[in-house]
Amino acid sequence: MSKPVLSIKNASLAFGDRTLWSNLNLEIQPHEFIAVIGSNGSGKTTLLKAILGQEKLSSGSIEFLGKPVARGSRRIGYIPQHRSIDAATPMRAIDMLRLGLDGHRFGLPITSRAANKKIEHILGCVDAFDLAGKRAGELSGGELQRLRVGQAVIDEPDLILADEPLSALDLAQQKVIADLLDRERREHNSAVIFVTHDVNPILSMVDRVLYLANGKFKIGTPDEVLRSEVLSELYGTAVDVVRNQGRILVVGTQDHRHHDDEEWS
Ligand SMILES: Nc1ncnc2c1ncn2[C@@H]1O[C@H](COP(=O)(O)OP(=O)(O)OP(=O)(O)O)[C@@H](O)[C@H]1O
Repeated sequence: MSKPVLSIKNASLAFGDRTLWSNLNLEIQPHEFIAVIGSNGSGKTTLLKAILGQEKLSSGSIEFLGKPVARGSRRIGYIPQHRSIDAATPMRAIDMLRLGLDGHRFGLPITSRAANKKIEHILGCVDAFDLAGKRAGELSGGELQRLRVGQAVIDEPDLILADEPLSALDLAQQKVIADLLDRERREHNSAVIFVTHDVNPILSMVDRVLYLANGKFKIGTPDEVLRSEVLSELYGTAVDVVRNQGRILVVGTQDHRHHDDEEWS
């Protein structure tokens, strides 16, 4: 087995007397695709922030590429939870991608031919040639999200953290974003940690699920974790996991968003 990209050991995080998760142990290998699922407020975003070195653990440790995590690692690509952009911002789509290359540096932006080549390549990957000169505030939610993914992956990170990157997107755009991240990890061997409320759009890509609820968690393959008995135990109440035509529906919690056009026949 290769060296883990991320190594979380006995990690606990509490705010005041509220423990989000405790004794979390998780080693993530290059190329692994991990889905993080769980109730609102169960600590999914906080876990990503701890990995980014922005939130301090109450106990335990997190190592990225064998070193304790620290803020500002350029080897981690981060797609934060969806936020709208100020319509008046002068930043153009192409500037967003450039930021992914030199956002960690002070001083002059990179203008080398190599950087321009990378930007050109990523514009193609995220199907954004036509958007390059547009102001970020003019972009649709799906267009903006494609560029955010481009910004996060342009420097070929070893780890991609994606915080609900599919929220507010229609099914076609969800597939575009999920496929982009999957291609990125295949081409560059990046590991992916993908926070989501609905595992279905990424089910074919997911190697393991980390399911958080009620201060507890379960880790395993989707088949091991997404089961009625496992989730009922985690939630402490009856939860049904129903499978239909390769899709998974969790019934009995308020955690899973489904769209009307996803109704099962
Ligand atoms: N810095 C902080 N200080 C105190 N409480 C915090 C802090 N950051 C987050 N929390 C609380 O920790 C809990 C977990 O927040 P987090 O954003 O990680 O949840 P989440 O699982 O990502 O939720 P959602 O699915 O709603 O996005 C929430 O109750 C939140 O209010």
